[in-house]
Amino acid sequence: MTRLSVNINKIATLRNARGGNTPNVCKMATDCERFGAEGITVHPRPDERHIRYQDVLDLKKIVTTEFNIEGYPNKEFIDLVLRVTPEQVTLVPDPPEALTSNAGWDTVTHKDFLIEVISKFKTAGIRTSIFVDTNLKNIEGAKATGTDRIELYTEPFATDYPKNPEEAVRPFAIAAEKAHELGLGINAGHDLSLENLKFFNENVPNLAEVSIGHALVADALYFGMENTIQMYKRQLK
Ligand SMILES: CC(=O)[C@@H](O)[C@H](O)COP(=O)(O)O
Ligand SMILES: NCC(=O)COP(=O)(O)O
Repeated sequence: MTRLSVNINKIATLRNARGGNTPNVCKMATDCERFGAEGITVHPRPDERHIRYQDVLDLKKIVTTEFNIEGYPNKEFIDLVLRVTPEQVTLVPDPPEALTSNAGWDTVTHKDFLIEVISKFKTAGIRTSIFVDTNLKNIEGAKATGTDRIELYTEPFATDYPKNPEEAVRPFAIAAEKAHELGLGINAGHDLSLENLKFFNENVPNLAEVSIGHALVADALYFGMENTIQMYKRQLK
């Protein structure tokens, strides 16, 4: 069964809007786990617009499921991840000013950089994943970096799904087959939702984990966090 990691960035966005500690990011992480989340994902950005570096240190003390830290591997990020030693780090090629993640790595051009960074994390015993699109050159390139897993960047799937679900998912199924054949684990995320998740999961082979934040937190406004997590998990059965 595909595991659900809940991305709590948007909980921190809400907290930061008032400068206090409501909602409490650590309490929410613990509650998400209690409600069935199999992992907690955060994506600290250089401007700390949502998750702050201190949140990551605090979360390390209380997360009991898989802790997944995503981000661009600049020096501050690398130092933070090596200090925290989460179960998984996901490398994303976002420039600092990016509104949100909007591309996967060009694993051919950035091969040497990725090899160097990934080896640091693996030496520290941290599982590595890199954010990639479905271009098979980037999947093969990912293998050459030594990463344990890839995370498929699913925004193009989410955009195209309402027009033609089969067409939207095809490149992801092919990319996942290739990754599996190469011995890479497969995660996926970005803009997955209650609308598109079941179809994605049923059509993409060997999916280990999805990380979902924006749509899940928005759904929780209507259904409550406990119900929402259970609803997402049902899509993954
Ligand atoms: C890598 C990925 O797709 C997500 O982590 C996404 O970057 C969420 O980040 P924001 O919450 O800042 O949009
Ligand atoms: N890795 C993707 C993620 O953590 C959440 O992305 P989104 O659901 O907020 O688009």
